[in-house]
Amino acid sequence: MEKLTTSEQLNSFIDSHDTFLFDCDGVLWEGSNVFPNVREAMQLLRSKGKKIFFVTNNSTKSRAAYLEKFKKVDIEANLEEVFSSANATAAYLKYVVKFPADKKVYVVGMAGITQELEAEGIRCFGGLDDAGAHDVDEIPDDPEVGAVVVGLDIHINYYKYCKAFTYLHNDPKRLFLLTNADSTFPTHGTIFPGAGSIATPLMTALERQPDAILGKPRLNMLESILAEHHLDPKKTCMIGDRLDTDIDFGNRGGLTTLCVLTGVTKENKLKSEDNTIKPTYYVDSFGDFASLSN
Ligand SMILES: O=C(O)[C@H](O)[C@H](O)COP(=O)(O)O
Ligand SMILES: [Mg+2]
Repeated sequence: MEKLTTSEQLNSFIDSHDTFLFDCDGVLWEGSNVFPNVREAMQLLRSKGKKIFFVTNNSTKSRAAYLEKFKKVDIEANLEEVFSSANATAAYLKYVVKFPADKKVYVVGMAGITQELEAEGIRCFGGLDDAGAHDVDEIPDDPEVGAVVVGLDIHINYYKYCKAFTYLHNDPKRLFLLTNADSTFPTHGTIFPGAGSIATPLMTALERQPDAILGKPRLNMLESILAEHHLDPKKTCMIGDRLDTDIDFGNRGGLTTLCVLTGVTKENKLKSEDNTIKPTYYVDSFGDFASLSN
């Protein structure tokens, strides 16, 4: 594990890779605040003809909505470069599970999940529709429910938990899927509970683990990107801020990995004895690359 600090180190890192996979929260931005010099560093990679992909576990937005965000914060991106745990979950239901057309998905999460499921032709309900407080007196079972999907939900409430619990408790054959299991995510100058912490109360109440967790470190998104774009893993780097998702994902996928210290991982944690997930390299911020000449 080597810290990149000098321009020689930074240059040689960039020159030894053709493709860069970027995590978003904690690497590019916190909320809508892009970290200093990140835009310029992204521009440098583009000017060097590097391939760029965005691989986020954040399922709150669809890929199209992410594209809007990239435009709004003035970071160049196009749709086929964006991969999210919401789309990975929708693709899993469609192509792996072959989710039946007469069934529907109850969503504990936000528009990113419902929009990506609908884009794959999968019927769903819940999501933002259940954001307001509701009376838990009336939560009937629904025989059409075939799965419950859980992701980061900043409008979580007891009613949603009771509905998701009812469907999975009444028929354990129904699929229980998480878009991702991040325990926290960087926001508002601190860290808040992430998707994994939204799902834990359900897992406790049901005494059940999810049937699948579709985001990083699971390799399905990486396999899609490598196959679709004929990439060489040895010339590809995963840049992330979370060890147990981004860096584990890149390491197990045979990529070089670069951990940045602008997100959930701080240097003392990275270097601590009990850390078993080590990146190839680490750097204070991805913005540090902006100082390089073209
Ligand atoms: O679900 C979560 O906890 C957050 O969306 C998490 O931060 C994932 O975002 P990423 O760092 O993968 O962009
Ligand atoms: Mg992150």
